[in-house]
Amino acid sequence: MALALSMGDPAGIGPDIAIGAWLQRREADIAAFFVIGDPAVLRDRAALLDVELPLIEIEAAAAADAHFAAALPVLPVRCARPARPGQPNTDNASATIEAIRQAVRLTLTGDADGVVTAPIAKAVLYDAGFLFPGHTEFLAALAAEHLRRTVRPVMLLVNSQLKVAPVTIHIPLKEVTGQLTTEAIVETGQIIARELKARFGIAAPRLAVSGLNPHAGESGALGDEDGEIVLPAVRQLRALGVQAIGPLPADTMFHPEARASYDAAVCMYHDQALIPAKTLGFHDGVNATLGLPFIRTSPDHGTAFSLAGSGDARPDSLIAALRLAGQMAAAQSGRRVAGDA
Ligand SMILES: NC(=O)c1ccc[n+]([C@@H]2O[C@H](COP(=O)([O-])OP(=O)(O)OC[C@H]3O[C@@H](n4cnc5c(N)ncnc54)[C@H](O)[C@@H]3O)[C@@H](O)[C@H]2O)c1
Ligand SMILES: N[C@H](C(=O)O)[C@H](O)COP(=O)(O)O
Repeated sequence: MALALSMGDPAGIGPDIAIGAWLQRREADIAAFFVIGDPAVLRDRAALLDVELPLIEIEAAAAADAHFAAALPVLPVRCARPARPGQPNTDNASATIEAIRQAVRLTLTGDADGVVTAPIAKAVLYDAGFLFPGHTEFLAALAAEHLRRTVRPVMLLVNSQLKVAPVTIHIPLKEVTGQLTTEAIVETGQIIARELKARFGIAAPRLAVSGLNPHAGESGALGDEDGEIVLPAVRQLRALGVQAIGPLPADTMFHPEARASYDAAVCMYHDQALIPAKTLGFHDGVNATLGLPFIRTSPDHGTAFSLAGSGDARPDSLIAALRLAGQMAAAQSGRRVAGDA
């Protein structure tokens, strides 16, 4: 079997890094993958980058593994318009979305090992009527359809220095206080603790939970949420058997000695979690969605339109995402896949 890689925005660096990852497949020791996307876009991008790319169009995911060593397998989802590097076109949004849908469908049917997504530009998809803030929420909706229940997705950023997840995800900062609840923190903490055990082999995960306000509220002088929302969540997590500490002041929980005291940090909003993650490990960073009935990883960067077709887009983060997805698939099935050291 192989991992399903959705092509992302065809005008972004998704095609560049997919080609780069395939070219480095041997030394990077990554599991086999196939791209779900437009073969013409990949051929054009390879020509622009001046690299020789053997590419094979496949009709079914099952064919990917056999071809991967010799050619980049592509399950075609064709764009409506030619993709121009750096110039996103909303007419191609439906192909971008369809590639994600197919990756999820094939993983849920057991035809692929997991979903790896190349970056999308959210605003381009919103212009085409996409109703979700990002992949994370779209994948949760697809999972909910499959499971017939609501699904809370957890956006875990992983690099060699840190694992960290925000409780609230893609929402405006002014809405964070209204949407942050004790229940959301507890559910997020439970999902992280469960999946650190199951997918990352951490037998007794230790979580560090941040506060919301400066200095975790300074005993209420700088905000009530730390004491009224976060502290009860930490207590509930402990009562549920999860090793959790907090609320911790967010500004002092990411230095090396602090990081050594926990396995994952739980933060209250997007930038509180993603700034330390992307600062400590941008090019080896992976965005993994937990809480889903399938594996999903992604590079931690975006579409970087100005780099598309330039040769300057590094495939490292995608390689890390493919490697982590391969390791998760191996942990799930008990078999060894490439990248599982
Ligand atoms: N997984 C995803 O789908 C995902 C993740 C983050 C951002 N985005 C989207 O991407 C778009 C652009 O976002 P942004 O500009 O904030 O972030 P970005 O990650 O695209 O770019 C940030 C900076 O990092 C550089 N960079 C990014 N990837 C690189 C790579 N592989 N090699 C070398 N340099 C790289 C860029 O040139 C830029 O200077 C937005 O629409 C955002 O929503 C998508
Ligand atoms: N918040 C993520 C980041 O900045 O890396 C990014 O927007 C990707 O999110 P999705 O995987 O939900 O598209």
